[in-house]
Amino acid sequence: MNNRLPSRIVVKLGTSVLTSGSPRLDRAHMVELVRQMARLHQAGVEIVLVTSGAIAAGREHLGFPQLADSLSSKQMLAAVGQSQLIRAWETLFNLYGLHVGQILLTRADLDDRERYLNARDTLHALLDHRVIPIINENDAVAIAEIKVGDNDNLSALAALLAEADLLMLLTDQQGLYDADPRGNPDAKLIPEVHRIDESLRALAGGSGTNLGTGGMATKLQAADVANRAGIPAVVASGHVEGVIERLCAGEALGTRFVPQSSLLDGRKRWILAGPPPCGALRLDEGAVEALCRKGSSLLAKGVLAVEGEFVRGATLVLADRRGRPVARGISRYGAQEIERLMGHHSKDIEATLGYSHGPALIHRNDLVVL
Ligand SMILES: Nc1ncnc2c1ncn2[C@@H]1O[C@H](COP(=O)(O)OP(=O)(O)O)[C@@H](O)[C@H]1O
Ligand SMILES: N[C@@H](CCC(=O)OP(=O)(O)O)C(=O)O
Repeated sequence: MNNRLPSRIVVKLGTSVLTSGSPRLDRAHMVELVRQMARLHQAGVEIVLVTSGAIAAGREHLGFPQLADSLSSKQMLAAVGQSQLIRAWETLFNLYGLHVGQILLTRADLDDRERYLNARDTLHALLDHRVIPIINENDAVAIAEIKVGDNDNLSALAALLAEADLLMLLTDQQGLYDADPRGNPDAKLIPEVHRIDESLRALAGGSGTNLGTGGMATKLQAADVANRAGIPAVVASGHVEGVIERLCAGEALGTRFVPQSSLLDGRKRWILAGPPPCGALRLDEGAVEALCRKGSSLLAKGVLAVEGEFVRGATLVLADRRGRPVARGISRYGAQEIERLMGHHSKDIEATLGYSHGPALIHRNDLVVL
């Protein structure tokens, strides 16, 4: 156990924790979670709460109506439930003399760098004023195309926005098991993960209930995003006594995901958190080596193939010859331009296109190695 408390944490509470498996918000348990967060806050830990449960709270508040399984029903429930949910949190945090501020986000708020910076400023202003930011997806207006889609991924993005030093994903299981414990009573808990790869992803299934979204699969994605930005993550049970405080104290509970890289700077964090990739480039061994080992920019010489239609400024996945992603970056050239430049030396750009946006297709400041 280490005794140094983290300075800023993101706590994500799944519907499974907030309802304790029932169809209603478990307010008694919410008080207990708030008590822990208030004590940590008192000890100097800044807290960002990512809360699920709006849809469940909406169902409860309207007396469990029979509704079509449609987007508009869910949006209606989220609109009703979100105000119930924030009211419940506000009442509970107020008991400890703490104020809360609500931030409802969608993917679109993070894709655009300007909007991303605005959201980041609001979050930091709340923290500076010792207010607890409470984040959820803006389900009442968001449609699939502009949604993050699940609060696990949303909480990882919140951890990047907040520059947190720990992400806690609290759920109804003790952590990540080597099989879904719902159908596999012999499944074993994995206490620590140093690398999130395909074999690990294969262990993580979807949600075991119709209230949760994404199950363990989206928790792994979230841990992966946080770790790539250099932020440790942990998946643990939200029902273990004192779990938030114990995790902050470094106790070995649940599954810890240990980052391999150090904290990324702001622009690189946005590249990870922000726009989904619009295309991909396949690179030869020399280019992969230059990007991953030497921290170089990507030059046209090392590009083997262009995938997708994209314009200058698009986020791209950079993959090796076999298609394995090695980096992500923002392109200074569009797909059609790269088609013409690939394989050529940088000094030929001007002669080939008649203009140049610089010698690198992707500058190293716009590149995150995965
Ligand atoms: N390998 C695994 N280890 C642990 N839980 C798993 C695994 N695969 C799938 N799950 C399921 O993920 C569920 C938790 O995710 P979810 O239902 O989305 O909860 P939450 O509301 O907390 O986000 C668990 O109840 C479990 O059934
Ligand atoms: N935004 C939704 C929750 C989405 C979600 O990811 O739920 P969960 O898997 O329970 O964390 C809501 O408030 O109901």
